Amino acid sequence: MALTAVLRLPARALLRPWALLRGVALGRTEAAAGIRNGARRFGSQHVLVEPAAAAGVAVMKLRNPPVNSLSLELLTELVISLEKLENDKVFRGVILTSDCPSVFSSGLDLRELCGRNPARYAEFWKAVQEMWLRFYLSNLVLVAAINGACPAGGCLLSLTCDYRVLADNPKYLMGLNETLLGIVAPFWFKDSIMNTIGHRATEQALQLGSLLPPAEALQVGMVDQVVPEDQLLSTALSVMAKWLAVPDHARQLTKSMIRQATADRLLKQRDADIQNFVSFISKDAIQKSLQTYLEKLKQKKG
Ligand SMILES: CCCCCCCCCC/C=C\CC(=O)SCCNC(=O)CCNC(=O)[C@H](O)C(C)(C)COP(=O)(O)OP(=O)(O)OC[C@H]1O[C@@H](n2cnc3c(N)ncnc32)[C@H](O)[C@@H]1OP(=O)(O)O
Repeated sequence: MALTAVLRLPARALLRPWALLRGVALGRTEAAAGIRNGARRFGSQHVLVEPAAAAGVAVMKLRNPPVNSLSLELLTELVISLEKLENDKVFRGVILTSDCPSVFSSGLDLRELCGRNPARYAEFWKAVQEMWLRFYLSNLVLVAAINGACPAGGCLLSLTCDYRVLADNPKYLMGLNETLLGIVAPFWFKDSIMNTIGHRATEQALQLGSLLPPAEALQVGMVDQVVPEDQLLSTALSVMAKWLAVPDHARQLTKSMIRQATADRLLKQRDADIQNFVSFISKDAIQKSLQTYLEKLKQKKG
């Protein structure tokens, strides 16, 4: 960033050196535009973060076109962005949403699950674990504004949030559909959904790999609210206001009391979980099954 541009920055940006780094990552024009509007706006290649109209609230947008598949890069950038917000005492809540039309996130990037070597699989799985742990245990209030399809890993990401609002569109299917790909959702995916929708509903949803339309997702408790698409953000902001009316320390300790035991199950066996993943995903039968699924997805258009 040129010295003249630095000098034009407001004092509060200079007090936060990472705000300058964000500007570099965004490119000068976009960063400068954010500051000119009086709003600090930052991001990385795949995650855009901007302050919401409400004080203390940031909107975090996934932008890994075309379908926000969770690649190693996106997972890493999500964790870094959340950490930055947690370290910036200005922010108390985050609205998580998508910058890609019609898709919140298509789940784990299937290209990360196919044809890679064991070391890369291990690195990728560590990043999936890290994303889940950091978002699940975040001190901030996380509200998911789900503005598109939300299968598998995308659903998992939304389940880390404290509250989920889904836009009412029959194409916006949501759920953990791993079994339909011939793979098995690990225990912490299962714990996340079971803590949200309960034991019996999980038995069905997880074994059947159900992808639910909005009304059914609401009925089973996978989301807390379904609203018309044009009211998604305003609803998320209203929900956020209610959650932020509670003193942070009391809410944070309560959240941790409810969630820590679930996170600890993974924390106690992270390495074993990585080894399980690597040996499972490396099996010929699993690779074949994933390749076939990916090919079908690609042929869908033709
Ligand atoms: C014993 C226990 C041991 C434990 C072992 C653990 C095992 C592993 C557990 C793994 C856990 C989670 C797995 C996942 O998250 S896998 C991902 C599952 N995701 C899906 O099934 C969704 C697939 N995608 C779709 O259904 C659709 O794309 C969509 C999201 C509904 C969007 O539809 P669309 O019509 O708008 O777009 P479409 O034309 O389908 O796609 C555009 C291009 O994007 C490609 N693509 C789609 N999804 C993915 C993806 N997840 N990863 C990579 N690429 C994806 C698609 O192929 C198109 O590509 P192209 O343009 O044709 O080249």
